[in-house]
Amino acid sequence: MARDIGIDLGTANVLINVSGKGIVLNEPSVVAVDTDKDKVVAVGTEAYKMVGRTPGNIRVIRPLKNGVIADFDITEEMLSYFIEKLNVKGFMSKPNILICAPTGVTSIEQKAIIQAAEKSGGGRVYLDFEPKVAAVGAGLDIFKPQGNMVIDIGGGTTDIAVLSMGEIVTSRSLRWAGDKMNQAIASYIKRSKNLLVGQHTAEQIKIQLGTAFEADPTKTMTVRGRDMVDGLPKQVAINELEVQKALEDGLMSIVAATKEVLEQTPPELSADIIDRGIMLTGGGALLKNIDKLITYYLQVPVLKADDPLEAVAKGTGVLLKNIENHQRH
Ligand SMILES: Nc1ncnc2c1ncn2[C@@H]1O[C@H](COP(=O)(O)OP(=O)(O)OP(=O)(O)O)[C@@H](O)[C@H]1O
Repeated sequence: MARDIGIDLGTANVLINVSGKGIVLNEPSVVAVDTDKDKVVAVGTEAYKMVGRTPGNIRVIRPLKNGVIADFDITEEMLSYFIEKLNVKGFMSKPNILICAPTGVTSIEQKAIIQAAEKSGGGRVYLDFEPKVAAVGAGLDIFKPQGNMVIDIGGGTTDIAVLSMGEIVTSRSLRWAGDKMNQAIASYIKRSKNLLVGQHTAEQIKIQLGTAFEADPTKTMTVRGRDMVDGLPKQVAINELEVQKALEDGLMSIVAATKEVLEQTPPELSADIIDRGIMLTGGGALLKNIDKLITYYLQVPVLKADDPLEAVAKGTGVLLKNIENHQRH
């Protein structure tokens, strides 16, 4: 049986979906480089474990940042490494590959990504963008003449789009998403508690205690970091309301951008969106009460996808079934 491959090349995570097998790879988009030897020493999960813990000659790089490719050569090496892990060359026939890239990728980068996949043993290589693929993965039938709205909150970008008949009708892309949430939490703790915390710690706080709406100040957790005054390790408590405050400005920018997209949407499609609601995908959809926040300000029903982190990878699986109808890039 011919196997096709769908790749979610995200700024935070890379997921690979093989037809007939499902999601076979899910690793952080991180690469560790030995700067003395100019050599990649670890990719994905292995490299992620090194974040904030490396000696001077090892640099841990996120080659995709803010929804764009920050370091193209390293992105190419990472992509090739993951595809080679699948042993595509051992497949019976060359697989079709559908790569889903962040919205900010330039056309030159698109070509280079496609070439990297072809070099790693792919047959026909196609490229598509979030949030269309995320909408499909969340179970929306975007190919009918009806309005569907999706907000995909990833690591680097929040993509907001209204889709109909398989195409994006109106959209906005914001460079405020999961990474910026972590930064907002770290700077709040620095400002209010004189404590420096790393990005991993900030992400843990977001996942365990993060909320977008209706925070409960009695819910707390202990945070460890380095005291800014005496430089010593210290621990402090933080509560849910404080995390909500840290995230407030950024979350309101998502609400405002969503409102703008709705304002630009043709009225027939707006009517569909009121009936069908807005679908949230991407890891940011897991933030507690983010659906309630958007409903509160925009008065539109909001749904969270079942597995928001897997929506794009699942969507590639659906689109690959009809890949021949896809435009070849
Ligand atoms: N429970 C959670 N609550 C809030 N955020 C979460 C949770 N779990 C994961 N995330 C965040 O989701 C983000 C990753 O989401 P996802 O894998 O969809 O992004 P991506 O597709 O790699 O990025 P992009 O769409 O920008 O290319 C990370 O910032 C991560 O911290």
